[in-house]
Amino acid sequence: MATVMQKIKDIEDEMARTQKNKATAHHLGLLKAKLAKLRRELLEPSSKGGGGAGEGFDVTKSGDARVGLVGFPSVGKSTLLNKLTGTFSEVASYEFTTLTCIPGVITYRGAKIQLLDLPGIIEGAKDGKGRGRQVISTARTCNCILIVLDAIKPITHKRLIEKELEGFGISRYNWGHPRGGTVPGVAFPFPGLQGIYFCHPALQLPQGKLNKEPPNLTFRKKDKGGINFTSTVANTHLDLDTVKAICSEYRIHNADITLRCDATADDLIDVIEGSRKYIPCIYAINKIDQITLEELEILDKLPHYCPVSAHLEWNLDGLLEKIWEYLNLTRIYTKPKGMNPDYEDPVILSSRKRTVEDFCTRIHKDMLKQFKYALVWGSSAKHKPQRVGKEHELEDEDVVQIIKKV
Ligand SMILES: Nc1nc2c(ncn2[C@@H]2O[C@H](COP(=O)(O)OP(=O)(O)OP(=O)(O)O)[C@@H](O)[C@H]2O)c(=O)[nH]1
Ligand SMILES: [K+]
Ligand SMILES: [Mg+2]
Repeated sequence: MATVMQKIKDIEDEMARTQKNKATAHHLGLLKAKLAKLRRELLEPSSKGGGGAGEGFDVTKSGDARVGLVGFPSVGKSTLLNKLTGTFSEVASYEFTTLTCIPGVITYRGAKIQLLDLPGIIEGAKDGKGRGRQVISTARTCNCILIVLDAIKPITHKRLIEKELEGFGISRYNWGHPRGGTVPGVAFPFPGLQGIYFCHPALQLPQGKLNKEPPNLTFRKKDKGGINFTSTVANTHLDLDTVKAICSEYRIHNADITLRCDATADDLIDVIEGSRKYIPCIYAINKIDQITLEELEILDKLPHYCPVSAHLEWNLDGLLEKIWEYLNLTRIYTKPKGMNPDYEDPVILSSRKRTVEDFCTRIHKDMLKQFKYALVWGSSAKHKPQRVGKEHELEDEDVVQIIKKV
C-alpha cells in the first residue's frame, strides 16, 4: 500500500502534469482537496495509521554537527534552510508546507554543518499532536537548536515552543554557555508580553559530567509543604534561595532536598533533570523586515537572540557566526612531518571530546596504537611546540603533529 507521503507526491505530480484551464478546473480542485485531506491525515495520525512512526524523518546524520530548525508553522524555517544551504525545501504562505525532515549542508570555517528543516510544531506537540513527536525527537539528535520565531507574532510563542521541547526532555543550556551571558529577570519588553524571562544564573551548563560520580543528594517531589532544604555536610555552593530559584525554573514548588555532599547547582539540576538532554539553542527572530527599528533595537539586546530576515537575506552572516559560537567546535590543523599545516581541512572536534586521543581516533582507528607523542602549537601549548601525551586537551585552531613509534 502506498504511504501517505507517496500518495501526496503522486497527487502533486498529477497536478503539475495537468494543464490549468476551464476544462480541468474541477479536476484540479478535486486533487487539491485530496491533497489537503492527506496532509491533514499526515499531521493528525488517525487510527488507520496515517503518517507512520518516522516516515520522512530518517535522515542520516552527516558532517561535524547537526542543527535543527524548530518553530511554529510559517515562521520561515524552510526559507532559512534554502538561503543558508542552497538546498530546496518548499516555501509557501500556508501552514504545514513542510511535512518531513529536509537536510541541507553549510560549510563554515572548514566544518560541515548539517541543517535540518522540520515541519512546524503546534501547541501540544509533545503529546503527539501533528508530527510534533517526530519533530521533537529529531530535535533531540541535534547539537544546536534554532528556534525560529516570527517577529510579527507575539513572542509568547517562545515560551510555548520551549514548553513543548521541555516536555520531551530537551532543555536549553544556553544560560550556561561558556561565552553566553545571562540577563536575570529580563522581561521581554513587547507590549502585553510580560512574564517572559531568562533562566536564573544559578543554572549552569553541567561541565565534565562524563567522569563524575552521581552526586550524593536526594530530591523528592511532594504535593505540598514548599521547598525543604537540609544538608548533612557543610556546603559551600548551595543555599535555600538558590535551591528555590532552581526549583522554580522547573516549576517545582514542593520538594525535600537533602545533601550528603558539597553539591553544586549543577549537581542538583542533574538530579532534577534526570534523562534530560542539554542542547544549546538560539532564537532566530525572522521577518525583521516587518518590524520597526525601535523594536529591532530591543531584540538586539536580548541574549541568545539573532534577528534575521531570511527572505531579504539580512544578517544571515550574523546567524552563522552565532551558530558557530554555540556549537563550540574545536578546529585542529594537522601538520604532517616536515610540511606546513593543512589550514584548509581542519579536523573538527566537539568541545567535550577534544583530547589528542580524540584527535587520533578521528584520523584513523589504528592511529593510537602507533602513537608515541604529539607536538602541539597554539593556545593549548605552553611552548612552541609543546610535546604532549594523548590525554592533552586541545584548543580551537591548534596545530598538531603526531609522532609515531618506529
Ligand atoms: N516578510 C518576510 N516573509 C518571509 C520571510 N521568511 C519567510 N517569509 C514568508 O513566510 C512564509 C512562510 O515561509 P516558509 O519558509 O514556508 O515557513 P516555514 O516555517 O517553513 O513553514 P511550514 O513548513 O509551513 O511550517 C512564506 O510566504 C515566506 O515567503 C522574511 O524574512 N520576511
Ligand atoms: K509555510
Ligand atoms: Mg517549511
